[in-house]
Parts: sequence; structure tokens; C-alpha cells
Amino acid sequence: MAEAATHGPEVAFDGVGKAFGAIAAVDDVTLTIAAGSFVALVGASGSGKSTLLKTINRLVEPDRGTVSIDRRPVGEGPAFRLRRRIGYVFQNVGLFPHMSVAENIAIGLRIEGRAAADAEIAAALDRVGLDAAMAARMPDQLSGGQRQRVGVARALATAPGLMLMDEPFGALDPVTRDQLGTVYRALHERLRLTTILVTHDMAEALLLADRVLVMARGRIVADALPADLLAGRAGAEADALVAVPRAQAERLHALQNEGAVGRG
Ligand SMILES: Nc1ncnc2c1ncn2[C@@H]1O[C@H](COP(=O)(O)OP(=O)(O)OP(=O)(O)O)[C@@H](O)[C@H]1O
Repeated sequence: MAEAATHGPEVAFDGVGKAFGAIAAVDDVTLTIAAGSFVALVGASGSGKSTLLKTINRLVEPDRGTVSIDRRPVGEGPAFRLRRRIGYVFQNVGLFPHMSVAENIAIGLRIEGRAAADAEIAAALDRVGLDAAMAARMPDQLSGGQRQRVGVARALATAPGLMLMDEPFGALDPVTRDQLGTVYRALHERLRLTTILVTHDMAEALLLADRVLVMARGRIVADALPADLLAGRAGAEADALVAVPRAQAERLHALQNEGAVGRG
């Protein structure tokens, strides 16, 4: 579980398409995600975000096009070898219920034939803000937020470089969600990862990512910096998604001013 040694790879999509029957879930996506960047993938339900993400670790095999990691097609070689280099965290993270937290975190290393020392487990827990005493607990003895933290620790245990996160904080209360997002962003920096985060939450995307991709009908309809999105410079479809957090922020601000006037 070496720190700092990892450096996230570049990820590139070239003409990637995937249909399920008549539905074009992903429709001719071409783009490059720079090494070490934090990219959010947002869009309405059913727009193709999860399908696109899963073409990277081959949980979905595209019908057309190529996905490459550091310029090597992901289709080269066996999928299990590819997945060793990729951390994957999703909603309700799927910890093995019959294994302790420590065993869950060590599972990736065990598959590689390595044992994890207690100190390594403690360090993995510490990274995600959990006490070393959690190592002995079973998943059903954890809160939802703690389980997601363990899921992140497990995904990072093999020093993967690339992290794919599919609504990782989606089922959590807003405070825990915000905390965990901040904790994760710091880890992304410290471990110099490449992170691709699928989220419904535009505010989360704007606050965490360096670059936001908006999907609609299987296509990328906007590709922008958070500041450009907020300023309404990323087109109508992106603006419709930004309108919600922007209006909320404005209403909260107005409420705060009213309160200040009322008290004054
Ligand atoms: N295994 C599958 N079989 C059939 N259709 C699928 C399958 N996976 C996804 N789809 C369809 O492909 C489209 C894109 O789905 P996808 O899960 O990628 O969207 P999404 O943007 O991630 O949605 P959500 O935000 O609701 O998770 C949807 O119409 C979905 O119903």
C-alpha cells in the first residue's frame, strides 16, 4: 500500500459505442481524460454515465470503438489483470458480508498473493478517516457512511492509480456525503490518482472535479471547467443542470440577507 508511488494514467475513448437492443446507451464518445485529473460525469438518469464508466474496466464491452489506458487498449489481455490496476467504488459498495473490515480491505492484496499486515490495514483505515479498531468489525456493524469509507479504502489498497466511482456517496445523508467527498478529493491529490466520478449531483461535480462532462442520450453534450459551467458558458443542456444548485445557492443567500435585515 505504498503512497505517492502511484500516478494515475491517461484514459482515452475513441468512437466508443454501446447499444442495448434499440437503446444507444453510449453513442460515439471520443475524448481523453488527462493523467492525474479528476473528472465528473453528470447527466440525467439513463443518459449513459454508468455504461461509459464500465467500458473502462470492461464490465461493459463496447460494440464499437476503443477505450485505452495510457494508450493501451483495455481489451488487450485478460480483464482480471486490467481490473487490478483500477479501483471501483459504487453505491452500496458491496463489502463481503461474511468478512471483517480488515479482510474486506485485504481482499485485493490476497488475490495478488500478498498478505496485509495489521499496520497496513490501520493505515488504509486512517486514510479514509476511520479508527484502526474498526478492522475487526463486520460490515453489518457499520453505518452507511462507514461502509462507503471502507469501500474506498478497499479500492485503494492495491494502489490502483485509476479510480472509477459510480455514485459512491449517493445513498448517504448530505453532511456525510460532503465530508466523504472532501476526504476523497484530498486522497486523489495525495495519491496522484486519476479519478472519474459519476454523479447525479451537479453541486458535487462542480465542487470536486477539475472538469465536468455532461452526458445526454449516450453522448457528451458538454465538456467544461466548473467555473465555465457556473458562468453558463457550457451550453443549454449543461445550464439546465447547473440551474438547480445555482438557484438554491441564490435562495439561501437571499434568506441569509433577509435574516440579517430582520435581525438588524
Ligand atoms: N444491462 C443492460 N441491459 C439493457 N439496458 C441497459 C443495460 N444497462 C443500461 N441499460 C440502458 O442503457 C441506458 C443508459 O444506462 P446507464 O445506466 O448507463 O445510465 P446512467 O446515466 O448511468 O443512469 P443512472 O443515473 O440512472 O444510473 C438506459 O436506457 C438503460 O436502461
